[in-house]
Amino acid sequence: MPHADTARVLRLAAPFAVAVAAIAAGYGFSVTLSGYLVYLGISVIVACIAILGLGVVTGSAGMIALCQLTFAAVGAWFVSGLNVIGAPGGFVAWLAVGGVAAGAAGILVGLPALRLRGVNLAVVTLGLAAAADVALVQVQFPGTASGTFVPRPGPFADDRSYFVFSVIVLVACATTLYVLQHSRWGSSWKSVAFSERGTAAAGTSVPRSKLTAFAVSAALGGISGGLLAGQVGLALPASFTPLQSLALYVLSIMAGAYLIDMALFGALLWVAVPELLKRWGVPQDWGFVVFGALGVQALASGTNLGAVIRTTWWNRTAGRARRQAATRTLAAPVTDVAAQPPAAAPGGAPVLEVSNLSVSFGQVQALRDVNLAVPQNAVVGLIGPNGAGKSTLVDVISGFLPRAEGTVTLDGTSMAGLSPTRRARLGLRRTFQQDRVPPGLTVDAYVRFVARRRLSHDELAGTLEFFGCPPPRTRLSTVDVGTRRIIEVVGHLLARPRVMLLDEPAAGLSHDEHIALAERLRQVPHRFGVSVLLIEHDLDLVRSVCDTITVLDFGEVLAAGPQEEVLSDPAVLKAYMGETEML
Ligand SMILES: Nc1ncnc2c1ncn2[C@@H]1O[C@H](COP(=O)(O)OP(=O)(O)OP(=O)(O)O)[C@@H](O)[C@H]1O
Repeated sequence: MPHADTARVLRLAAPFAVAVAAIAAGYGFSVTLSGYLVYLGISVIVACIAILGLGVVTGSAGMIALCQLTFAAVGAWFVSGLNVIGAPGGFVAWLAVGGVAAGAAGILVGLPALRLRGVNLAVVTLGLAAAADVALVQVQFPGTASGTFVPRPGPFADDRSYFVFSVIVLVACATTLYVLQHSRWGSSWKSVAFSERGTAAAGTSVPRSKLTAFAVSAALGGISGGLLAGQVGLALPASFTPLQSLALYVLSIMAGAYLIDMALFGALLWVAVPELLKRWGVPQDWGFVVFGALGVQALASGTNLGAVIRTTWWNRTAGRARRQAATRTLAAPVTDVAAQPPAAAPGGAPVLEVSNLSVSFGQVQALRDVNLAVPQNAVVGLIGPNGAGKSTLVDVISGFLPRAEGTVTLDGTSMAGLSPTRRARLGLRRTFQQDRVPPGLTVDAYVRFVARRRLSHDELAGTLEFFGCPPPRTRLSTVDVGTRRIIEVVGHLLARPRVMLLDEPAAGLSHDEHIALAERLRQVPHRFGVSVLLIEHDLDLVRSVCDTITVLDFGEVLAAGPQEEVLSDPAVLKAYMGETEML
């Protein structure tokens, strides 16, 4: 087997090997630890599953959710209720039902998150936790009044074997989560946390990304609650208070709970801190103060323990990788990799057509009656002084600014009323002036996420090499912003769109990198069969790439046509370069 294939198989097998090792270690602990420590171990696992869920919604998707133990209560409630009514399937089936029910509750709670952010979302979720707490105290869990205990699953009735059962549940949850984190869902969570616009531009639904994060997070919460019901027999509202939800959130932030091992570390703290306080004769409620202090430290430093450990590790290994790949940079000469059959010469019916576009922001008329066409396989330049309306035009074309007059058509089809996500899926892609590339992903995961189609390793690696980008396994957090923006271009090009709108792709690049980028962009229609609208300030770049140019000034088209004609137009020189340059 070739070396690369062996490495890939090992990478794929590693999580499953870790899962088997974890179950073996769990069994080892169950037979060697004291009975008391085994019982505490079950509590650690219950907390770990809840924190893993928090890691999805807060750590990966970047939303504040302060009601994780409410979802745990939903899981515990279903397990208790199904036990009371004697539902078939036994504990394992009830646990699964509890997880699904909590996941559904998570979607309901996630709906406000589609509109709310930050503090507002925190208030809503904490309010929900408080309301659920009051309701639980009133109605109590099923079986409380009659003293109907939840039976543990048959072969796992005593604490030691229930600990092993809990380890198996944790391993199943963690493995599923690992697979999800490395799927499109996982990429969409990290992308939406970093930039909702960047996510929509990649053709991924922002609402769906947020709701899947809430659903998975809440389902894990529900499973942890169901497991707790099996541990204690009779679940009590005191285990699911808003204050505990808040403390669990703080702990997950502090530990970096989107990382599976750090969720386990957070859970160890969750159980060990109150336990140690009890042993030292200090009231256990002081544990919340300890968690609060750790959370303040994490929020103030803007990082978390897991990230610090990982970054230190990656910096060491990335340093090595950088030295190895020192010859591959954006300024490197263009290599002839992954050559495509040449596309037809520019011309024919326009792929993208903009007619009579007008936009105003209050008194400011950002665009007035703008007309523009991008022919098939052409690179059209769009230039103009600061504030001329270039970004506004890109926003309107890509659907991010819906309140505009006029029409935008792609291959003759009107884009009216279509969201940015829909336009991206139809083949109208754009990049941004600002960095919208989520640093939490690898180059490989990001490019595949943006491309939205199956890519062979050769196609992906070859295109990255063509653009002088780092190799696929590089972490984006170790890549500078200028290079990240070129990787963004690569991702969108590999989606094989009809048109690419490139909003100042050369910003942040050196002179040599500008020249190399120009050479690559010239080849884009030929190699990828994609038409390009290039928005740039750098006239040298535009001159060397674009055959035709449109000039905007004060929101109006000042000139449009072949490059030489437009760039020698006195009105353009006056508006764009300043009068002194005409002299
Ligand atoms: N959200 C907004 N609210 C109010 N005015 C806006 C808004 N966005 C843009 N404008 C105004 O619209 C005009 C066009 O701005 P736009 O950002 O499109 O120009 P630009 O050509 O892209 O500039 P730059 O080259 O600096 O990016 C400017 O006068 C700007 O102040």
